[in-house]
Amino acid sequence: MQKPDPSGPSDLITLSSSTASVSLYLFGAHITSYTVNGQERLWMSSLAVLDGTKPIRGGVPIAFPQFADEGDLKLHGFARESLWSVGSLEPTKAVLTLAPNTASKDMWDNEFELVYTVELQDSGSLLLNMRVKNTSESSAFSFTACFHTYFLFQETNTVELSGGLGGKTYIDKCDGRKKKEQGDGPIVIPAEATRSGRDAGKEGYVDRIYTNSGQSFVFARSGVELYNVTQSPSWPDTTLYNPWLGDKQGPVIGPDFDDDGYKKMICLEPTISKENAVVLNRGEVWEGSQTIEVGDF
Ligand SMILES: O=P(O)(O)OC[C@H]1O[C@H](O)[C@H](O)[C@@H](O)[C@@H]1O
Repeated sequence: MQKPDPSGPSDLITLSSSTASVSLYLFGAHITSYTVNGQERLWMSSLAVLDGTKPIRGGVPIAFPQFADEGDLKLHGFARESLWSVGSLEPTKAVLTLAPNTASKDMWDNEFELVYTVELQDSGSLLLNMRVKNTSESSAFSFTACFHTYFLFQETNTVELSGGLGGKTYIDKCDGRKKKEQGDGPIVIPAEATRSGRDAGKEGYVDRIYTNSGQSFVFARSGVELYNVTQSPSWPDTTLYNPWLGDKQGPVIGPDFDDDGYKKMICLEPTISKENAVVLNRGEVWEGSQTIEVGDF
């Protein structure tokens, strides 16, 4: 492990196989890079703060025990701002763990154990898996969560997303959480952007929770596959997010988002929204994964 930023509080783990590599901070168990054949595949803001004073912008943030603002806790909960521990480390696989700490207890007083496994598979694809256990002697808890994966593209404009969101109902967070129906055709981000609600008067913004979504998704350009993404059925929902020009530098998104970042990223997030919050009784376990297989860039 190396310390990339001397002022930072956390170490960086690097995994590598013959074709792929991953960089992962203990701060937030946050993946900041995934390359295949030397090509980066995750978007990172050049303005991301890596010193542990705020969540890292880009890569794969983990939201737990609250997805977004869907509860009383801080946006996306505490997991992305906690220092995780190394459970085990192999050249192509890291297992990180998180148990209650002072900050988490202040926010959410429950007994839990998180185990996050990041693994480069033989094919070069990336497997992310989180396991949540209720370690309490007596009480149940409920949680919401997501892997907030920022996929990198040459140009968001030309990308078509098809698969598990087609024909599904979504909550449009840019339009007063109205429930809307997605058509069956591929989704092109700028064409879908909502020009009302929180970004009224600005260029488009996409922030949608597809409840009870499918599990397989393909990002393509002119019929050529760029990413093949799957999520386990234990994630009931999927979030689609691109702030476009909508207040990306305002109070909602913050100053750590590159000016042109929206042109290069789309978040496709396996999600447990509050509509489908998971309840774990004493000793029970929930487990969810996302797998990313890359094609052309
Ligand atoms: O700016 P962040 O705290 O990283 O959150 C970024 C975004 O995460 C999710 O995609 C939510 O649906 C959005 O409403 C939120 O704005």
